[in-house]
Amino acid sequence: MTTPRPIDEQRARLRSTLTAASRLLLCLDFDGTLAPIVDDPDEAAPTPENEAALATLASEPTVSTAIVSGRALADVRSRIEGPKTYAGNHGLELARRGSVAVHPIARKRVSRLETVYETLETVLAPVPNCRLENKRLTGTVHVRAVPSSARPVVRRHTQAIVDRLGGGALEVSTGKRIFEIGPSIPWGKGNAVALIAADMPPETVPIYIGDDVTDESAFRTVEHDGIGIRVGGDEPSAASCRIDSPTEVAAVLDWLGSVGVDLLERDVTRSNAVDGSSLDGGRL
Ligand SMILES: O=P(O)(O)OC[C@H]1O[C@H](O[C@H]2O[C@H](CO)[C@@H](O)[C@H](O)[C@H]2O)[C@H](O)[C@@H](O)[C@@H]1O
Repeated sequence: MTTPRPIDEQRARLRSTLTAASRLLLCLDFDGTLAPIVDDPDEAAPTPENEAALATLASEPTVSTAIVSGRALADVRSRIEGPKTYAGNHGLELARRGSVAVHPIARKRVSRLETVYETLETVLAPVPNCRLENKRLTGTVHVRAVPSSARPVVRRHTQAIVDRLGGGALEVSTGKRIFEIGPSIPWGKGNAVALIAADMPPETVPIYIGDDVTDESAFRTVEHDGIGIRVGGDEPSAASCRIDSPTEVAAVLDWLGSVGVDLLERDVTRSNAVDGSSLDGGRL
């Protein structure tokens, strides 16, 4: 983990990475990246700018796009259109090449998770504004609108119930004002991104943009050959670049759709002769 650098400081590397490739795989997180964070998870929606810029990129022949979300697959698919590939439930379900794959161990643990979920519904019912999101393969306890004094209680109850009923097969992790309950298996967004990248032709550069802790494994996956872009502050991250907000995501997508796709078309042998100053074509 290092301190991600503002993307404007990394533009020469971004340009040379794209120039050395012939295709781009662009993977995007949803909440906090394409969609600003809001109190009610049902109300989350991509900004119109992000939606339009993603649609443009998704229509580019040299670009493959994918959404990689903690939401259930069907849910995130209903919120943003364009990409051919979607991963839901932090990579436990993956829609690509016309079919949907579900992690087999996660599938086996659905009934145990359902028991935990039903118990939590009862136990947490008295907590003001606490809400549960049933994503079948995982579940989310939302505490964003819960009074801050009550959040530790929610956390304790959640952990205790998962310990008691999960039988070691389930675990609790944290996200932005949420507690996530899922199967205790070493699988996450990074594994899903690796599978998606394996479908790509040679000379494809991966870029991943995300904002939360579960995006870190995806940053680790892409940073081998490509670039991770974290949406947020300068906290340590496996991503090498950062931008401040979903508003800036649109600027990155616009740049990739204009300057970026042109760079992909440059002959690799010319890339060594290219310097950043001769490639200005927009902010970044
Ligand atoms: O991987 P993501 O696509 O970023 O999904 C992560 C979680 O996002 C959602 O929760 C977050 O966004 C909500 C709406 O802005 C916000 O109210 C909540 O506090 C955030 O944690 C989603 O509801 C979860 O299921 C996802 O796991």
